[in-house]
Amino acid sequence: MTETTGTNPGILLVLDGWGHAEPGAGNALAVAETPVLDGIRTKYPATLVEASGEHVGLLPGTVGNSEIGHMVIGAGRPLDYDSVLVQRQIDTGGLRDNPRLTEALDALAAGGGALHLIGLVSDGQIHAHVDHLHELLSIAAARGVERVWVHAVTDGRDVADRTAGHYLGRVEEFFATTGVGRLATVSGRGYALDKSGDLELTAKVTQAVADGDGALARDYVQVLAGAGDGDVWVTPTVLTDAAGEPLATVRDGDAILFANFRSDRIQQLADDLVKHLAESDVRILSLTQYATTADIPALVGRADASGGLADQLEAHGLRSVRVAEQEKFEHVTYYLNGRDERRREVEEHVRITSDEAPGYTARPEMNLDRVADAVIEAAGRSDVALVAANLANIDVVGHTGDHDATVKAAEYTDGQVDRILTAAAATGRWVVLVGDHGNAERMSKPGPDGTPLPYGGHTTNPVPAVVVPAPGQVLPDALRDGGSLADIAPTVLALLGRPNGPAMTGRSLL
Ligand SMILES: O=C(O)[C@@H](CO)OP(=O)(O)O
Ligand SMILES: [Mn+2]
Ligand SMILES: [Mn+2]
Repeated sequence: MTETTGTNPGILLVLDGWGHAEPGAGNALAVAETPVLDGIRTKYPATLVEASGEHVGLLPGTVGNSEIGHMVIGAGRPLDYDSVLVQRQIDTGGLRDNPRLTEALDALAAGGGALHLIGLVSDGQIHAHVDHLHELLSIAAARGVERVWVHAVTDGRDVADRTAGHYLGRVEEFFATTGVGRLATVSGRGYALDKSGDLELTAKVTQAVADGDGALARDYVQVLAGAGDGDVWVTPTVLTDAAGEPLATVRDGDAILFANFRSDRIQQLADDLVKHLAESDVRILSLTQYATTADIPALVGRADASGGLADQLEAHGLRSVRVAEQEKFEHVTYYLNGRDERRREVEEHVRITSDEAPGYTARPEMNLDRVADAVIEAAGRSDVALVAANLANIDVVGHTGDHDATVKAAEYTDGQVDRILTAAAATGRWVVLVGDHGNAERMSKPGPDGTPLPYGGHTTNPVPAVVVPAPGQVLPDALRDGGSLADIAPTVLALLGRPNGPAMTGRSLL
């Protein structure tokens, strides 16, 4: 039996991509009619908290993202994110001397094997950074590896769409300056970074990379000329030599290195490639630690994220129910729990899936009604101290770069939040609402030549944080200013009448 104590139980709603900016061009959240979300920000204790850059453990000026956002919300402190740890290893020379890397490269140099680098090619800094590829190329060159193939994944989501040519051009420059490397395949992230479990998409990339099997093109310019659906959906394409034969396939004695630092989207491909190459003699490494089924050795370790909200709830025997759609399910479970795979006894996880094709612009409602249903059901249980849910629409639809669809997503979210707030009041629960990073409050951005382009990526804007009190619950009039996502777990624990975890440096906003 879990207890809910004399203090009120509650609900934590992470509104994905709910950033704050003044009304203006491209601010879909300001345009959307959201009386509930607007109303609670004036009626109840509210503030803005930082969700990007050094405030959460990213490099200064870096946009927030769901992984670090949910990790910091859970951990109650900023955490050095994997991108920062990689950069530190580059800056200190640690990566260059990394024994796993040098050993793999020396074996390639001695045996004539090729290195295959697979990664997202952009500087969006959510999943990868093209400069990390540069460093890996230069290390490979320095260790005498002669054949390095880059299997590029085009972005168009963390950076403006149709900028893949710019980034692939940069990669070609890296080949020239390091003296090593050549593009072998080009695939859109819609295929290579699928995380819906659609293995048919993944298989197209696996076959192109491993077997040189797929659409063919002479060079990336030809690939992009045919990319009618934008950078995300570039058909996995194999580049060919003068005779029209694939430039590269993965052979015995080769090595593969995944260069994305963020794991959640690349791991489906990583697992698929490991399986595909199970009978081959190919060494496989990743830049950071992935949560793959296969055990893939990593070059750079992770920050310790233990001692967060989940550990505190467990220590106090407080039951929580986590709810999210497929897209964000790991974020309210695995990442909120500090990347701890352990399923705690006091936790229940509800994953909302759907057979319908995503079609985010056509169906900006997604399956949020079912998320709300599950939240409301859990809220009605007296053994549940905390319901924690991710409402994904504002971010996921925002990523399409479609302003009008994003307005609809925000308006639909408003209605579902209203349902949840009504249920919270009926069940004596307070509700904390917070964004995990900005997105929909900025839907356009100047392109490389300065003209505004639709932008579906994240932002460095602060995010709203609001506490809607339980009926009769007395709270301060305002929330403390100057906070960050690191203060959310302490706030939740304070509302539950529990102390901070010893590892938390965040402070309650109350
Ligand atoms: O969809 C994703 O993978 C990223 C953007 O690349 O968004 P989020 O961090 O919100 O999951
Ligand atoms: Mn997010
Ligand atoms: Mn996002």
